[in-house]
Amino acid sequence: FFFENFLQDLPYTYPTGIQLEDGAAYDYVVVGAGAAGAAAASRLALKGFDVMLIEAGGDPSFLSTIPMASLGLLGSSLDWQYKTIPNNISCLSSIGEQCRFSRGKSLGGTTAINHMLYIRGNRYDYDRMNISGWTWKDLEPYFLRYEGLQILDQYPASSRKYHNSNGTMKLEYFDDPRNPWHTRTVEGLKQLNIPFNKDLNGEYQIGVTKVAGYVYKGERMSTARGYLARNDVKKNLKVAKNAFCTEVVIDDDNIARGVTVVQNLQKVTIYARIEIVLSAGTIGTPQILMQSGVGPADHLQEMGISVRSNLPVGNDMSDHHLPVVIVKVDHGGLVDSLVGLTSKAPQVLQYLASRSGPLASNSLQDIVTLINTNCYDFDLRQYSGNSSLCELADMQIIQSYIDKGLVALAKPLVKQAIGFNDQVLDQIEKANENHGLIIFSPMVLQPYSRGTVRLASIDPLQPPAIFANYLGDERDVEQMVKSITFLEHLMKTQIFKKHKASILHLNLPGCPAYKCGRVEYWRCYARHMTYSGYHAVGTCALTRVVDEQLRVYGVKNLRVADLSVLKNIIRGNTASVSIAIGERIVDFLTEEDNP
Ligand SMILES: Cc1cc2nc3c(=O)[nH]c(=O)nc-3n(C[C@H](O)[C@H](O)[C@H](O)COP(=O)(O)OP(=O)(O)OC[C@H]3O[C@@H](n4cnc5c(N)ncnc54)[C@H](O)[C@@H]3O)c2cc1C
Repeated sequence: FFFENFLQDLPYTYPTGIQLEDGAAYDYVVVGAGAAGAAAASRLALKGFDVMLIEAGGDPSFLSTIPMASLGLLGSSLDWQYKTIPNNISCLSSIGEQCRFSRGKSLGGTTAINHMLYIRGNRYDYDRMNISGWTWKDLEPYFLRYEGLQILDQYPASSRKYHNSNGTMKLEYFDDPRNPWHTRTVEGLKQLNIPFNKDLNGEYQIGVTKVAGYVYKGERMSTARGYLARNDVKKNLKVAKNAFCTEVVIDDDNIARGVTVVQNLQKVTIYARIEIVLSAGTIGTPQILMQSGVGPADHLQEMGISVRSNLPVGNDMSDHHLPVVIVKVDHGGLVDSLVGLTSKAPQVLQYLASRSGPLASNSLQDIVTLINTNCYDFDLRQYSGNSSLCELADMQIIQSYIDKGLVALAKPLVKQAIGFNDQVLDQIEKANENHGLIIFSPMVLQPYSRGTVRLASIDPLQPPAIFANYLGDERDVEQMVKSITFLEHLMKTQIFKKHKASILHLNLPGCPAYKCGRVEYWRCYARHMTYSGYHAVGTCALTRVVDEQLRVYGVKNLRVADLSVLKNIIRGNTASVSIAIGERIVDFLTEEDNP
C-alpha cells in the first residue's frame, strides 16, 4: 500500500503503451527504446514527425530508479540475461563457463539497469576512427545537446567549455555512501601518485575521481526518464511496449518498408513512410538484420535465410573485460548494501522520504580511476604521466563493497547477478564471514580480442549466439596481470595496510598455487574470473555495415543508431556515446546534415 501510494507520487511517468495495428504506417519506426533509440525517437517526435518507437520490454521497475539497487537488476526481468558461448579460455569460473552478458530490456534499455557512471571516452577514441563526421569535434555538439550537468559549478574553470548544464539528461554526483572506503580508495591511489582529476570528461582523462552519474535528485536518470517521460515527448511520440521486432520487411528493390513485430502473442507488420531506424543495441540490431537477410552470406545461407545484402554484420565485436579481484578488509561495522539496508528501516525510510542517504549512492562505484599502465613504474610503484601517450588510459578501475556476512544472506541474488559457480561463490562467502569485501573491476580498456554475434536459430524469438571470445588474444591476459599487480601495490599502501586489506587468492581448478608462481597464478586466475565490462561495440560498424550517415549498405531507408555502429571501443563507459549517436542520427535523417 505504502509503495503504491509512493509510486503515484513520482514526479514523472512513462508514456502509455500502444497496441500495434497490423498495416499501420508512421513517418519513422524506431526499434529499441534504449540509450540511442529513446534519444532518436524523442527528437524526431519533437520535430513534428509521426514516430512509432518499438520496445521489447515494458516500463523500468521502481527498483531500477534506486541507485544502490543496480546490482540487483542483473539477472532480473529487466535484463535480457544473455550468456556467452564458451571459448574455454575465459570465464572458466562462471556457471557453465559462460560469461554473463547483461543487457537492459525496458524503456531506457540498458540505461535502466547500468551502473550510471558518466564517462564519455577520450577525444582520441573518436578521432582515430578516421571517419568523416565522426571525430570528437563532430560529435561534441551531440554530447553537449543532451548533457544536463548539474554540478558544473564544482568543476574547475578549465572544464566549463566541455560541458552543458541544460540538457535533458540531468547528471549529478551520487549521494555519499557513508562508507569510509570511498575516501580511503582515493587516498591509497594518491599514494601511488595517481593524480586526483575532478573531471575525467574535461581537459585530461587520467586520474582518480568521484564521477558524476546519470542520477538526479537521488534517482536514476535513464533515457526513459530523461527523454520519454518528458511531457512534450509524451504528447508527440507513440510507443509500443512489450513489442518484439522480429524482422525488417525489405521489398524486391531492397527498400526497407516496415518491420514485423510480435506483441501480446500477435504478429503484425507496421510500415514506415520515410525510414526505419534500428536501435536495438549491439546484440539486438545484428540479430534483427540477420533475420532480415542482411549479414554474412555464408551464415545466412547456412540458416536458410535468403541474402538481401552480404555484409559483415555481427563481426569484430569488441568489449571491455576484466578480472574480478576480491579484497578482504577489516570490518568497521558498515552496512551499505541493498540487502543490509532493507533490514535497516531508517535508511530505507530516509530514501523514500527524501531520496537521499546510502540508497541514493552507488556504493564505491562512483570512484573511478583511469590510467595508462605503461606510465606506471612497477619498480618505483609510482605513476608518472609525463608524456602524451600517458593521457590515453588503458585501464579503468571501479570497485564495489560487500558488507560482512552479506554473501551468505543474499547468496541466490549474488549468484543470479554475478553468475560465478558454487566453488568460487563458497570461497567468497567464507571470506565474507568475518570481512568486508571490496570487489575491484580493473577493465582492459583497449582489448585485442574480438568476438561475433550470429543467429543461433531461425526462430527470431530465440537469443542469438554471442561469442564474446574474451582473452582470445594473449595480450589481454598480460594486461589483466598488469592490472592485478597494480592492485597488489595498492594493497601495500599505508591506508590499505592499516585496514588489513589483502587480495583473496582463490583456489581455482587447474591453476598453480599463488606461492608456486605469482604471475602464472594470475594468468590462470584471469581466465577463471573473467567478467564483461558490458560495453560491447562494433557488430554493425561504421564503414563496414553502415555508411557515415548510418545507412545500411545495400538496403534503402534503413539505418542503425546504437552502440553497434562504433568501430573502436572507447576508453570509458558507453551509454554517453550511444545517446550521442541517437542525437546524431536525427540531424542525418532530417537533412540538416544530409547530403
Ligand atoms: C551492468 C551494466 C553496467 C553498465 N554500466 C554503465 C555505466 O556505468 N555507464 C555507462 O555509460 N554505460 C554503462 N553500461 C553500458 C551502457 O548502458 C550501454 O552501452 C548502452 O546503454 C547501450 O546503448 P544502446 O542504445 O546501444 O542499447 P540499449 O541501451 O541496450 O538499448 C537497446 C534497446 O533495444 C531493445 N531491443 C533489443 N532487441 C529488440 C527487439 N528485437 N525488438 C524490440 N526492442 C528490442 C532493448 O530491450 C533495449 O531497450 C553498462 C551496461 C551494463 C549491462
